[in-house]
Amino acid sequence: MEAEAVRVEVPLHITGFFRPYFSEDPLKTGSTGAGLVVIPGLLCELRRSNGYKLFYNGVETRIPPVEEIARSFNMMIDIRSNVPLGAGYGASGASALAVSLALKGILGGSELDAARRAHVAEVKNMTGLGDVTAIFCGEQLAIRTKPGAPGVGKVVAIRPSGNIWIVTSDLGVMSTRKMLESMGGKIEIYGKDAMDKFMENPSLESFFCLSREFSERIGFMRGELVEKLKSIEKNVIGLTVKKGVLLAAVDDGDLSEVIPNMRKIFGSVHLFRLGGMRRC
Ligand SMILES: Nc1ncnc2c1ncn2[C@@H]1O[C@H](COP(=O)(O)OP(=O)(O)O)[C@@H](O)[C@H]1O
Ligand SMILES: CC(C)(COP(=O)(O)O)[C@@H](O)C(=O)O
Repeated sequence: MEAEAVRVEVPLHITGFFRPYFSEDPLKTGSTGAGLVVIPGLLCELRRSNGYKLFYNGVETRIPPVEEIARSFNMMIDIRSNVPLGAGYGASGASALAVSLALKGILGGSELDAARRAHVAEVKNMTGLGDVTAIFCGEQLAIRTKPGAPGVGKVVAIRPSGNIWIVTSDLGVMSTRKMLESMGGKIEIYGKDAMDKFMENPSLESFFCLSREFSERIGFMRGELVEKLKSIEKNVIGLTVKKGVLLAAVDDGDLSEVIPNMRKIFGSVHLFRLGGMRRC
């Protein structure tokens, strides 16, 4: 590795609905479903050090899939992002992908090999199923039509028209493992239903409509939260909740109404554009 720092930036991915697929082969394990690939994502900087150390937004942190890839190297890894870990932005998958790509010079192989390494680390640690493939192979509204690692799974992308912003608020944190263990049965049934309906008429509008139905059915969105969302609903193209992320698609003309409203009700607001890497 060069003496200089290596920097890699990757988008984030927020799933709207998904259906898990498990196999003994981690490359075949993954999910189908649809999600938004958004920028700015996270920025990872790697530099030589006298041991393995990882900082997430300046705080020394453990991210198991990143450790899996990088712990045997004497590296200082500095990851910066506007979003928290564990909320549902696919930050673990994005971190693993960024670190794996940044280590490509040492580990060898192609970008696709690096992306597969990140997918396998995610699956082994149960921190994600489809995030790495959606980020690396997809863009914008990314539809995972076949589960699996980059190059094994398939991703189709839609580029919605219009001047659209993705606006999010952080509602809390839930680990992916806990979500899959406690809600796995419902996710399986309602994820399949959402995907089947979505493929009949895929669009940004139907993505939000079906994601919201999925979210209500599996229990991300309920009671008091549904009440709080009423004052935002009229100014958005669609909204849903994934784990601890409230996400809404907002037309440019409605942004000045929605941002202060979401900030007032939920405290935090992040602004994104649809983007992506589209590498396979
Ligand atoms: N403060 C933190 N909050 C949540 N997760 C954290 C934190 N610090 C480290 N982590 C690790 O980050 C990873 C988050 O992965 P995951 O639960 O899949 O969430 P996401 O990919 O949505 O950010 C987990 O491996 C978790 O152990
Ligand atoms: C939903 C999830 C299984 C986890 O996503 P996150 O909570 O962001 O780690 C994702 O990887 C997917 O397959 O869609």
